[in-house]
Amino acid sequence: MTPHAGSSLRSARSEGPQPFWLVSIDEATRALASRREGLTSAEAAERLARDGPNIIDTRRHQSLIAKIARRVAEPLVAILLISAAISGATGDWQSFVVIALIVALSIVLDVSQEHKAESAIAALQRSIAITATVRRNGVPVELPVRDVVRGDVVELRGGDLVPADGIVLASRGALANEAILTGEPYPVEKSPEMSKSPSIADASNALFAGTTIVGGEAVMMVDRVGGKTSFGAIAASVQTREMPTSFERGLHRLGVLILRLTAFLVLFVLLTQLVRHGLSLESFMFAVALAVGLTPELLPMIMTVTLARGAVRMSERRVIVKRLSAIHDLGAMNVLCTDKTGTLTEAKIAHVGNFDADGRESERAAELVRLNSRFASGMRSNLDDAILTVAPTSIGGWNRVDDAPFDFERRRASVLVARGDARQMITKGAPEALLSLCTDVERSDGSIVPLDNVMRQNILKLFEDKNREGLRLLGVAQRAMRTDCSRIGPEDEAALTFIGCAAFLDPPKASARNAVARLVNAGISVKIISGDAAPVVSHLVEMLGIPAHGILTGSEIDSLTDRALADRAAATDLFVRISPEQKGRIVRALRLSGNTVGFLGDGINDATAIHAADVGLSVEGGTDVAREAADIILLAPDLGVLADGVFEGRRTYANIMKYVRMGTSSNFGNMLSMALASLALPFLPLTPLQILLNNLLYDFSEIGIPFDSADEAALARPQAWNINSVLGFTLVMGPLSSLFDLATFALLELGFKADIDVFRTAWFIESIATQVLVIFVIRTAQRAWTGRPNRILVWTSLGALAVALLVALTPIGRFAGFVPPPMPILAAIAGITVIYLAAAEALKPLAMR
Ligand SMILES: Nc1ncnc2c1ncn2[C@@H]1O[C@H](COP(=O)(O)OP(=O)(O)OP(=O)(O)O)[C@@H](O)[C@H]1O
Ligand SMILES: [Mg+2]
Repeated sequence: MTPHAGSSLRSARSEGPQPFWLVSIDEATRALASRREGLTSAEAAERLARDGPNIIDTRRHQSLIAKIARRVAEPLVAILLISAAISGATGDWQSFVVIALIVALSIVLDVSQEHKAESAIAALQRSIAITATVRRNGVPVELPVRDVVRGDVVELRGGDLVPADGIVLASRGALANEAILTGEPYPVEKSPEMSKSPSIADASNALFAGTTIVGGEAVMMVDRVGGKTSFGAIAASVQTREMPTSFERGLHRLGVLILRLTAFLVLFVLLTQLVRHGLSLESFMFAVALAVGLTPELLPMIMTVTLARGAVRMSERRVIVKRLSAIHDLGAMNVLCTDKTGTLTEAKIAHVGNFDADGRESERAAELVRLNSRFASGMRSNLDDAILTVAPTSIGGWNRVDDAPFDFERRRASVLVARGDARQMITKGAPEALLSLCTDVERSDGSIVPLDNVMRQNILKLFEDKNREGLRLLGVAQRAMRTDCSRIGPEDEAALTFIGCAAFLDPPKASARNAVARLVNAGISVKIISGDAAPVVSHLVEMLGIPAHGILTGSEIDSLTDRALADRAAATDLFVRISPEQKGRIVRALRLSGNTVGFLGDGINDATAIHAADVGLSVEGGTDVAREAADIILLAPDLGVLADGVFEGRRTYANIMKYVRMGTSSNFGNMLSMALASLALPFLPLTPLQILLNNLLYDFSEIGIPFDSADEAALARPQAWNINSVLGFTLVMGPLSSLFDLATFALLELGFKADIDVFRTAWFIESIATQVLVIFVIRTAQRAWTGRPNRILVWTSLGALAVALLVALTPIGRFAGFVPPPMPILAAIAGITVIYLAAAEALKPLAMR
């Protein structure tokens, strides 16, 4: 369950549980039998056992037995078993037992594979579970969110996800985004002051599970967990389904298509039987067995297994998939947007100096920057961390009075500080924008002069020169405030006196150049979307030797319509001074022009874009918000890791296409043949039991597909789902396999005049041999003999064939009515199979076009 699925929940929103926030902190603490220092481990363990884990489980977890039961109860299987039992009761019990056994084997094969896949996925997801900082035994510890219990005291800061519902014990400018519950897109401030309103929207002293802290810090005491939270109540009342991706929709459509065809053909078979022989239990069972064998009910399992296998392989390359179908999207991605810090740079930011308006080294600028960082509540960025590690903060007798926290639209933060009677506001932020708020300048000699146009130009030039050296800058300015001033807001950021800048270095990441080249070679265009200034980004790109064309700034983007932006964005590789909303807009614009877009980012400011992308990507060390919004998490912030993941994604997709091709061509061909045969023959071409056996062996032969390698060509370009190519393939290969089936019929009936049992045995062998062996033809678009199939695939395929031959040609097969055909027939079948494979190989280029 992901909180952002909540946008679809809003409409179904009920008033939710009783408001728990209409109490004082003392009352709540008493009621929850807790304290400010939090619970002890023993208390927490007891509560965890009592209330259960803090999870909102909307997906029903099915036990193994339930899964098996569900499959046995599937209408087709049930009908088949019942009719077999009836026929058993009137004749031989043997065939009922064998049918039941084969059905059981198929189900075990299906369920065990799916179960294994699901546990592998669950293990992966646990490895990237989001944690919360909880006070236990008086000290803050990191715990998985599921272990949070009532009465726990949780510490939260900007970027964190609120793990449960609770009341605010303390706040330093905490801002929460509660859009998921209230629909209100702007963050709301949280404080411990008791609220009087029972409405969630006005509960300023409460924090809610699934919402995010976008700035500031808060301490909360948990009052509700899991399904009892407001979010849980909503989630439980609505079936939450994420929007299916184009890939899932495509597969679903294909499934429906096959299902319709099957239904049509099975009815056709039934009808012809009815007309020709009157309806017998056996021909009814034949039709049902045919339906069981041909329905794509295995498709979902196969997808899960193949995708899970891909996910496990990707995890070995340090890419963790949260949403399985994102594997396909990753393989189909042709545009990657990334932020700068951490992916293209080392994110080892160093505060390397400070200068004033004249470009001279300035201790005064350093001091003000430090004061601002020290006292600013709200989000602390890595720039702040760099500032505060250089020198232990000497606060010089200044005290914090108030502040206007940082946000990504303003790109600055202000603090109001006091010393004695003096009050001043210190503002630091993106320098060009800051300068435009300034009316005066403090020179090196301490004099303050009005900021005229010439000086403004000179200072802007100074910024640009420093930026070009690769320095990131934060400007700092100051304003004297009235003695009685006790609150400030963004509106006070005007008529400032410019003091200077702090300069930072964030070394470029050496591996980035190579990684970008690999992505570009793989057909992915890489775009950099940064909140930073143009020269910094250009300089970095030059340093790394990344080819990049075009540059757009946030303010330019604001004046473009969505359509115009889509056009411009396609030709632009660098986006600078971009706000979080604009990041999302760029991603949507790129998608609008038909691209499959990935976005990689780690900050609060990236979450919107991560969510808007086809493939949301974040990194292990990113903020909760970014990781929660992402579909895929990189365990290392490195584009090289991503490139590895892309290739695995494409390989997985290529293997899924092998199933789809196998299923649609040979299965489809088979159906057609069966239908035609039952029209032409005076007897059933296969017994129901033989059909099921055929189906089981065929399923088994496919187990090896997820392990197979993919063509170089399939890895080299983005691979997107395309139903037309699937249909085209089916229309060529399906009739081809039918043609050979019919040739077999004709040969057996007219040429050899085989009796019923020999006919069936021979056809069983032909059917299995052609169906199974054709994988070696269609697994690659190249000539079949150029690449080497994976060993496991060879084993499962040849193994299935060997078992089929064993059953058909030895006395073992008597239970299923097999009678070994004479040598000439076997030779003829071998010949037909070889010619079929050769024909498939010859027609493959046409079918795969
Ligand atoms: N703590 C801060 N105080 C004041 N201003 C800040 C602070 N942190 C960032 N800024 C300003 O906001 C701008 C945007 O922030 P930031 O660089 O984190 O955005 P971003 O889009 O994540 O960039 P990147 O591509 O480098 O990851 C910065 O360039 C800087 O000017
Ligand atoms: Mg960033």
